[in-house]
Amino acid sequence: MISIKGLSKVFTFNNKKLTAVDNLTLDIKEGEIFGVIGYSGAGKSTFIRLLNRLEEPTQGDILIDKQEITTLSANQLRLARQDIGMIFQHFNLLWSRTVKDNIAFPLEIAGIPKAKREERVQELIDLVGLTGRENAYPSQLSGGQKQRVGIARALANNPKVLLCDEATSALDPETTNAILDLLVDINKKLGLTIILITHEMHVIRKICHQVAVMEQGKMVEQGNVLEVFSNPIAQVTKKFVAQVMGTADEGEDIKSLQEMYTDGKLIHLHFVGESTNQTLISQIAKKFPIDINILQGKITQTQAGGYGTLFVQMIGEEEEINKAVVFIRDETSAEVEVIENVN
Ligand SMILES: Nc1ncnc2c1ncn2[C@@H]1O[C@H](COP(=O)(O)OP(=O)(O)OP(=O)(O)O)[C@@H](O)[C@H]1O
Repeated sequence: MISIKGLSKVFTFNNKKLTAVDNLTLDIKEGEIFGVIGYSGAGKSTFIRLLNRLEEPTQGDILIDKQEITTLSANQLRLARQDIGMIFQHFNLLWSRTVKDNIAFPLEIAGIPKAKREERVQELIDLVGLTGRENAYPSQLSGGQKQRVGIARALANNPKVLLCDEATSALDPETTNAILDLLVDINKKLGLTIILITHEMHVIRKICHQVAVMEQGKMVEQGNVLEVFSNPIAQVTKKFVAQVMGTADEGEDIKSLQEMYTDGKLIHLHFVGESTNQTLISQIAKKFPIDINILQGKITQTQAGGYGTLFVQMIGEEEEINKAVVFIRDETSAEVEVIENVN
């Protein structure tokens, strides 16, 4: 669907050159939610703005739905942009226009007749959950409602791709979740390909299928979200994963658990994907005459399934505990590690 090759952007100011986007090559599949994460200054905004040429690339190719974006004339680009919707951190609404007139704006530019426009606007208002607010002005709306208007406006011309530039960064956590749910809903209903940039791993965890990590203009790591969560390689990726999993100092956690729980065995369980859906703990409790004490853990959901770790203490006959560990290792998809045998 989208194929980017050797994409670079060099800014020149005060006779100095700054490479904001440095030779990026990546592919994005149709219907995918693709997240790019990085700290401030990594080049995320520049990258996403290159895709619809709000920023002109210095070098490289951008193929969107078989169309080479970098060589389009101004007129061709205007048409191509109807297939590439965009939403922004600060919404970029027209303050003197009502909700419905903001959403109608791109339809007016595309020359859609009034009756058809009104029908489409109502459809979009219903889709984004703003029914009843048609005649409100942006200043009368909450942040979440403003972003809903932004989303409806971006979808007005039935784009194939939606670019989201830090779309939830100005919103509180609850509103962020509601907007992210709406994006997933739209992705599923319309099969829309979504590319988003963010500095929050929570956003990636909650809605993305694929993630790329950006640092100093380069993509330093890329993969499906579960893979990257399970096995972050770059230092910057490890920091982002720790943002949602709190695993930055697991070594310290293990040490203090060992000191606090000295009976039986301390077990570290690691779940990836489907395995979190299994009723693992209750199965073990039923099958083996041991007690299981849940000590610490975090399991979180991604678009591809759950991911997480759990520390438990197993108390009982050593032979039974060993059988339980073998059962988890051989019969389930969870990974199991015995931290310490105190007995
Ligand atoms: N128009 C411009 N002229 C010169 N330098 C720019 C311009 N736009 C961005 N930069 C520089 O390019 C680098 C990348 O900026 P960019 O805004 O793309 O990063 P970002 O990851 O989106 O960060 P933030 O989230 O803070 O916006 C930064 O060093 C920035 O100062």
